[in-house]
Amino acid sequence: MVCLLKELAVQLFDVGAVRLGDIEAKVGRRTPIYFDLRVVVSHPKIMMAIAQHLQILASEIDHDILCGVPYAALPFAAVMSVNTNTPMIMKRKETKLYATKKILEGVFEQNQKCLVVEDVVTSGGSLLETVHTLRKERLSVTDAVIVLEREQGGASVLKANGVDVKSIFTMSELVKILRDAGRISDETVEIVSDHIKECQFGMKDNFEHIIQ
Ligand SMILES: O=c1ccn([C@@H]2O[C@H](COP(=O)(O)O)[C@@H](O)[C@H]2O)c(=O)[nH]1
Repeated sequence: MVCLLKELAVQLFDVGAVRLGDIEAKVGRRTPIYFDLRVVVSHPKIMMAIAQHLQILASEIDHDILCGVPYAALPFAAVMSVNTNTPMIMKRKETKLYATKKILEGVFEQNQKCLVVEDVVTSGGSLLETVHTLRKERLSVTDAVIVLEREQGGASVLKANGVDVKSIFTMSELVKILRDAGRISDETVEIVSDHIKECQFGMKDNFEHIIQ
C-alpha cells in the first residue's frame, strides 16, 4: 500500500529533509525553507514511498526510459526503474574524458521517450539542463515527474521549453500539511508564502546558455 501524502510529508520533516531559517540555496540565493531530499537515501521506507508516488504520476505518461537529474534524483529514478521494470539511463555531470567519452550512461535508442525524474524544481534550470542534454542525444523529452514544485516559476519555464511537470507536492501544499500536523507555525507558512511571491524565476533568469 502506498503511504498517504500527509504521512509522507510529516516523515520527510521528521528525518530532517525540511530546513527552516535564512538558508543559502543555489548560487547565493537565500530562502526561508530548503528541502534536502538527499537524506532520503538513508531511509529506505521513505525512499520507497517517494518512488511509488512518482510511479503513480509516471503511470499517466507514455515513456520508454527514465533519467534522473544528477545527483539528488538518481536514487529515486533507480528505485522507480526497478519497481516498474523500466530501463534507466544516467546523465553525467561532465562528459567522461577517457574511454567511452559519454555524457549519458546506459543503453538507449534515438527517439525513445525519456521521462525525467527530479527532486525539487525552483527556477527549472537543473532540470532544463538535463533535458537539453537528452535532446542533444536525440531522445524525446516532453515530461518530468518531481517530488516538490516550489512554485517559483520553474514549472512555467519548463512548460515554455516543451516539458510538462507533474509533482507529488507543491510548496504551498507541503507547508500546509506540516502546519496542520503541528510541525511548523502559522508564521512560517506566511514567511514561505511571501518568499514564493517575492522570489520568482522566468526565462529572463538566463537559461540561454542551456537552450542555445
Ligand atoms: O529546496 C531546494 C531547492 C533546490 N534544490 C536543488 O536545486 C535544484 C533545483 O533548483 P533549480 O533552480 O530548479 O535548478 C535541484 O536539483 C535540487 O537538487 C534543493 O535540493 N532543495
